[in-house]
Amino acid sequence: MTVTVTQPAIGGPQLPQERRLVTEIPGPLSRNLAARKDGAVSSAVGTMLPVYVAAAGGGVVVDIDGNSLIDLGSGIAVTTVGNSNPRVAEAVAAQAAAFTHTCFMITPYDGYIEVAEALNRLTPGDHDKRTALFNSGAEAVENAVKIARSHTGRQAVVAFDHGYHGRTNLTMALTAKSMPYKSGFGPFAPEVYRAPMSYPFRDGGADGVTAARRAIEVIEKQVGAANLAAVVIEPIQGEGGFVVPAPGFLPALAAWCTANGVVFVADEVQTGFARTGDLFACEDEGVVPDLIVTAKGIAGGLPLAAVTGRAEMMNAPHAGGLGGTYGGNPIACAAALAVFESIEADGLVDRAGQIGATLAERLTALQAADARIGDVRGRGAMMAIELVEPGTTEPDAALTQRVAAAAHAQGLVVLVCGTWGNVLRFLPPLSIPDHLLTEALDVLERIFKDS
Ligand SMILES: Cc1ncc(COP(=O)(O)O)c(CNCCCC(=O)O)c1O
Repeated sequence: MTVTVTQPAIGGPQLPQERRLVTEIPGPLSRNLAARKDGAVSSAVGTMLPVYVAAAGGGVVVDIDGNSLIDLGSGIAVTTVGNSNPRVAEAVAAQAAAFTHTCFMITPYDGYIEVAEALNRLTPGDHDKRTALFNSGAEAVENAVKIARSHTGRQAVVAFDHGYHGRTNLTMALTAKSMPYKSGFGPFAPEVYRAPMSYPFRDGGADGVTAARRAIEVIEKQVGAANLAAVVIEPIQGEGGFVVPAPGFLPALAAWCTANGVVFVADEVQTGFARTGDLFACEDEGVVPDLIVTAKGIAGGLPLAAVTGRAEMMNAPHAGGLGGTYGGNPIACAAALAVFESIEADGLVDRAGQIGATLAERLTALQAADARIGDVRGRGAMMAIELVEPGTTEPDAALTQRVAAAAHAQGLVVLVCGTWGNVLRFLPPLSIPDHLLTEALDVLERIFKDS
């Protein structure tokens, strides 16, 4: 069946910034492509909302049926500076016209070095740093663990309840939730242990230092500091449910790591690059990680990831011990440099704070009117609501799915997460205009009223 797909429009902020529904969602052309997907793509690769995209930019995603949806997902916190951001699009086109790949390990190029210098400058801490570039968050987390093991000579790694770090073998071991990420894919990498997370909505509201003491107790008794290479933690947990640890938790954990020669690895794949209202989420409490893992928002949609950290740690592996064919691809590096420029020039850290204030105000008002919203949490343009049986902490995943489905049908691209699948998360691009954010929240309000 030949499907006539409308020519891709030109994306970016000049797209009409409107919610426009001209067919049901998904429309007929998308449904045809979904049928083709079934005959061509592994069924294991899911699609949350099978609308096939023609263009995107500002705060919208336009599908091939001509519908314009409000983007509250940013492709899972990736197009933070806006889809087809003009600076990024121009840099990518220019680099692609020069050379697309030579492999930095073979014949290097300045873009990789410029990105590394920028990350060394921009990430928390004024110590001497080095950077290594990779292609995905999981690959970067894997390499952060390699670096920590090389530096310490130890093997054990600790991750946290509700943590998410990727879909490779080691990162599956670090990830907490079994389905869909781990089930049936074992055995997993050894020497990975799990500690309790500070989850104020579910742990009785323990203060951060108390929660850290509880985690450290588990680590000391079940692993032993002398055996521990690294602690890997998301400053705000993403896939696990936008869990914001109680103030004091991260600083106490980081201090314990320093006191015990354990490498503190901040996984900022989802929180990095202005997403939370700071350039990096660690800054909120002045935490300076030994290693910081970044990806997603780093390159405006181009696949790029990085480990940045203390020079003595990053230089610990033997020469040739880190690498890979595509790591630091020149086009992705050009995109990243354009992203860093956009964040600075377009004041996107402050913009994330403004978006966060709007989300917090509206979601808190929604919670006051609906007891099924158990918690409102997050920071900046990384906010979420956790849905529960009224007056309890009993997760309500079914309600979450109903609300998400209704939102999709009404032209909102909104994502679900959480260990129990009961967290609705908001990750709009920082390029979203205020009127679209407001309209999206108005639609959500009506959905809760009708659900
Ligand atoms: C904190 C944190 N660390 C690591 C990763 C992994 O990053 P990759 O680029 O997806 O490998 C993520 C990716 N999160 C979205 C995964 C979506 C899915 O696969 O279903 C993350 O959020």
